[in-house]
Amino acid sequence: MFSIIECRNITYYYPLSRFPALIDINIALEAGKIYGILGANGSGKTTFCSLLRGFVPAFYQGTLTGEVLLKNKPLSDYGGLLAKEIGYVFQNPFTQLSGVKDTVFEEVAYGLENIGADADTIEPRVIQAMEKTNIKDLALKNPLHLSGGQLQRTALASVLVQEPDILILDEPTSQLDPQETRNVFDIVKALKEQKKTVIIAEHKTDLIAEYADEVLIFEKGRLTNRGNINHILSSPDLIDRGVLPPQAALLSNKLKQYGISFDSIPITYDQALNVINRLLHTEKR
Ligand SMILES: Nc1ncnc2c1ncn2[C@@H]1O[C@H](COP(=O)(O)OP(=O)(O)OP(=O)(O)O)[C@@H](O)[C@H]1O
Repeated sequence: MFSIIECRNITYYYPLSRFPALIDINIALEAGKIYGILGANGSGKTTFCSLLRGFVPAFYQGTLTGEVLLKNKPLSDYGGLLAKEIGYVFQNPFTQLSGVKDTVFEEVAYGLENIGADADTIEPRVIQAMEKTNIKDLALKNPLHLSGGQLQRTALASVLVQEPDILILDEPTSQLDPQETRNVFDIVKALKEQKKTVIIAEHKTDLIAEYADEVLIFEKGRLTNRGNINHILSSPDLIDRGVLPPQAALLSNKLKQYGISFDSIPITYDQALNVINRLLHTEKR
């Protein structure tokens, strides 16, 4: 196992806060996996994402103990080069706008210019990122005139274009319709095929169940659970911990109460179909 990013003994207080937003976080994330970050509002998902990207404490200030290592080196050693290694899509896509570009095309190209990409490669890379995120028809629009969903897709394109090894996406689909939401998750899946590491904070547990390799559950600043996604997402107590269980698990746990037994509780639509098929076949025999 190759740990690409690791948190050691992290506790963090925002400035003037009496309560820590992150408490005693120890975790090593492996390269090439998709991690789903789940938890109730205010549980620490965004703070954890900001920590991994170095915004905590560099931008937010506050008091941090412990350390974050990226490829075995402290995050602070990377300085401005961190943007090349880790792409970050903010929960509020407006935050992502440079504020200095007049068109969506220029906005997507901006990050590439900043990391000193070869001028000949900029245009094809921007076009490719815009195609993936379905924003090609917005190329000449002013970024300030976009809808929330268009802005969110532009923010994602500006990060994808830089092709970082790690992508952190903080609720990247909060303003997207179902089809665009699915498209974002398909992009995430394709990134995994390219051996990228994706860390995605989301409330849409059904999609996390389908696409993630592992989940991390946050509760009041603590990382209370990580690991096998089927095991964690099928747990009946998930809802008490601020996470809506996947529909398949909700239904199956209910059926269990009526005496229907399962070898394992399904967490995705396909797993549920398989279970129902098996149950029907057993019934017929
Ligand atoms: N800039 C800030 N200054 C002070 N406290 C903050 C700041 N940002 C977040 N917090 C506090 O830190 C805790 C964790 O917040 P965080 O935004 O990480 O939660 P979250 O799990 O991402 O929530 P949500 O699902 O609502 O996005 C909360 O108690 C919140 O009030």
